[in-house]
Amino acid sequence: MISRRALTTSCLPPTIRQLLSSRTASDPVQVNGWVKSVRRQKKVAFAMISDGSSDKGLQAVFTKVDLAKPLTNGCSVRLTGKLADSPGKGQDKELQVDQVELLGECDPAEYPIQKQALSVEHLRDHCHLRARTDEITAMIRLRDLASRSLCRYFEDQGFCYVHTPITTSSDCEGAGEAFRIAPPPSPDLPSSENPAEFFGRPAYLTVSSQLHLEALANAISRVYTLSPCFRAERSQTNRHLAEFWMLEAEWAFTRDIDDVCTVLEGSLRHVLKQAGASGEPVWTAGERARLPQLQAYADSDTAWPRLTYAAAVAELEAFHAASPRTFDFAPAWGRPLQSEHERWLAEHLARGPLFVTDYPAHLKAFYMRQNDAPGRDPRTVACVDLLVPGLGELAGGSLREEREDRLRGAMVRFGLGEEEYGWYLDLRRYGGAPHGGFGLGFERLISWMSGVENVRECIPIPRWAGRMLL
Ligand SMILES: NC(=O)C[C@H](N)C(=O)O
Repeated sequence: MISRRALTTSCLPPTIRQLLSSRTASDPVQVNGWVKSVRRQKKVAFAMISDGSSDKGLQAVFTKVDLAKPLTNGCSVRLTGKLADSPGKGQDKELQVDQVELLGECDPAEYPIQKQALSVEHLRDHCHLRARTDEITAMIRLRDLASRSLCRYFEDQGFCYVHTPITTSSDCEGAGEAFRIAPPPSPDLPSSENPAEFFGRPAYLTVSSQLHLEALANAISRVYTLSPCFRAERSQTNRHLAEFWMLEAEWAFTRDIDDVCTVLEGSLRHVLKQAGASGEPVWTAGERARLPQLQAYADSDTAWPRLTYAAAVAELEAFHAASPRTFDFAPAWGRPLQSEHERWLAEHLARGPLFVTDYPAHLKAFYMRQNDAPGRDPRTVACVDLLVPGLGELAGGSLREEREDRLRGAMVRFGLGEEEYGWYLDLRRYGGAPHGGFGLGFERLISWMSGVENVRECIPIPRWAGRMLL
């Protein structure tokens, strides 16, 4: 006989955030969390309890001082008591504790997350525990909010959220940064028969979902994904990770690079607005100070400025001629924009986000559409980089070359074989529509919004050259 029981829709106790937003009730409540600090006086003890759901945590008050005895920084507890209006400064409510259950002990002498300010390096060395700090908690919640609001924007624009493979046979950006995947040798086969390639051909971790998204956009019209990408980037900068997340959107029936700018700008304005207006605990006190600036970018009633690469280089050259000591690298047409140039353009020229379009083809990837309409410089491609103050490049996109003959020509110039990219040519051969899209570095977005300079602090568990702790 099977037994049936009443349907329960939720079995989870309320989080601290949920408790704090409820009216003060006289019924006893239970609070689960980790102890952030304990202060003991003669007749009363206080503990800050956090479960990561609210920026402040909850102050627990123990009038029976002995109840607080087992509490140490870092231990996990379940406290039962009454939620009451707090006479203390900086909090509306407090928990008057009647009962304490120690769930997990924590030796305060060994606990690496001490109350005093901890160095970034120390926290990187303990990245399995650093989510217990207010800064990392806020960042993780900002990632959550930013992903939800990006998804919302694309849903509203008629895009379909798709899932693309992480393993791939191609290096989309052609920068030689794709990690190769090596299968373990099969114990059942003699080594001479062990296939070197698990998939029957060389396989890599994806550097970008773009090429796969193009296949889907040429059937579903508007697609996007938010997924991890991997690049064997060896330089140690504050803008690069070996494993990072990218929001990539791709859509068909678009012919103008201005459309790519407009969709990208729309999605970012939406995220900035949502994050600025949200009461969610996604900002530390310092980060909140940035909100008026972010809000101004989101609310400005003119579109973010757009400038061609040629015009941007002319501006840089003029500035470089007048103040030759500002840049380490002299700007010139045909040379890549260095990050110092990108920042100058956004910070001094535009004083805000700036789209730079139409770069020389030789500086960009093989798939970008050649600018060969009358009046356009045929040495350039229809592409865009979005530059923002404090960071430089935040996103990049392009129209994709949909004309088979031009694409073949580009593949020859870039040394890409038809065997590998035959399927990509098929997308053009069989009703290929004009299309384009962009990729937005998700950690860079978080860095830009929060003002946290290094992207290593913009992802919960970072990986970079020489570092993978867990
Ligand atoms: N989807 C994109 O356009 C992003 C581009 N493939 C990049 O990695 O920069």
